Amino acid sequence: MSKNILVLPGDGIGPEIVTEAVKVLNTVNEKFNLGLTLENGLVGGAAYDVHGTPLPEETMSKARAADAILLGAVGGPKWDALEDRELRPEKGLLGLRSGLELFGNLRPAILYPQLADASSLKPEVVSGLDILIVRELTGGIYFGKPRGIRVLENGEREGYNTYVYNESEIRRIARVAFESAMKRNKKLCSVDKANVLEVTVLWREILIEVGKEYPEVELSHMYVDNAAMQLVRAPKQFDVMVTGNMFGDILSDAAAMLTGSIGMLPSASLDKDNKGMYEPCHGSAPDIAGQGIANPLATILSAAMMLRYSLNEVAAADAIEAAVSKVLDQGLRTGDIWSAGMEKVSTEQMGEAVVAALL
Ligand SMILES: NC(=O)c1ccc[n+]([C@@H]2O[C@H](COP(=O)([O-])OP(=O)(O)OC[C@H]3O[C@@H](n4cnc5c(N)ncnc54)[C@H](O)[C@@H]3O)[C@@H](O)[C@H]2O)c1
Ligand SMILES: CC(C)[C@H](C(=O)O)[C@@H](O)C(=O)O
Ligand SMILES: [Mg+2]
Repeated sequence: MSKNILVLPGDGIGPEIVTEAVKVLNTVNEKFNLGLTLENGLVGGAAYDVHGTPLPEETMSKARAADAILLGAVGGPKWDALEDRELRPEKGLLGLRSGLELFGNLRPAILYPQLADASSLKPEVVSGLDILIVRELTGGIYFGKPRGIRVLENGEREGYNTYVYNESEIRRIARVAFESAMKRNKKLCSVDKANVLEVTVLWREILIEVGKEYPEVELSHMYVDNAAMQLVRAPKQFDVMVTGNMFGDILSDAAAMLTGSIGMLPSASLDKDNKGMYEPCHGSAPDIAGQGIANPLATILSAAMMLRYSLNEVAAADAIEAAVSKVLDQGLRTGDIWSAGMEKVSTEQMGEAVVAALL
């Protein structure tokens, strides 16, 4: 049966890295006879430029109909000055996440042993690192209402957002985290700010409650400030971490550097039935866009996650991950993961090397 993939390259380096991931997908499609059909769509600034909105209805309906979505990145200085905040590229991405109820965001931070030199930390602190950050993606302060910028009686402006989670939102992401922990090392650290924020007092209570259904999983709790510090001090103490939308955004970028580069961190954003959108954790990198030097591996590894989680094509996913490891063995490095003695390659050369490693 044919499976339909919606490809949304987006902005900045998005089209460059997605081009390489699509080559990889086409290669496994043929090699493993997967029956994938790829279709392109517009999101973010690219969609705004054509349709005047970052999330056209056409994209939303294609996304609803697709079996899975592969996205590059959105945003960039060209659209940062848009006065109507609802029209900014990032709103297109947030609209996809909330419209499709992709509440479960998996961000695995894995250090490939070949990249030990590229990590920000000493080899003995990071070698063998394999953490999964489970981030709640459709709630919290990103979506809480009321929000906005208002003018006070004294004429001063005030910006405000609302950090809110209800029990069912916490319970469903807690289940994703416990289920992930069950498949791994049965160790889960929930990150909150329960010493200050009531919303996370409730978060902690619900985590403990759901934890009773998973007695084999060792549940711990950590305040987010300490978690940020512990991630860069001794990251291997963690296995699965679960946290809310904003803390997860920040902690996953920090975890990315432990793996050598944000260009190495893939992600899956899943709904309750494991239908999902797959994208690198990084952004559109305007500072290097158009130069052909971005690292496409996070996007290629996101495509592998797509095959694993939404399409149930485990052999093809394994093959992509093995091919990535092989090109790193060959000493090929984009600039962000380059170290002395390695061969510096372009985005396209990296993508083609992964394709060659698959053949
Ligand atoms: N999922 C997304 O679409 C997403 C994620 C984060 C940021 N953004 C948007 O992207 C724009 C730029 O944001 P930013 O600069 O804060 O974050 P960014 O992740 O785009 O870039 C941060 C730094 O990492 C580097 N980098 C990122 N990806 C890389 C890759 N694949 N290879 C090599 N280097 C890479 C960039 O060159 C830059 O120096 C903003 O408009 C932001 O809103 C989008
Ligand atoms: C672009 C932005 C809305 C997004 C987020 O904050 O979730 C990004 O930083 C990410 O990590 O996917
Ligand atoms: Mg982010």
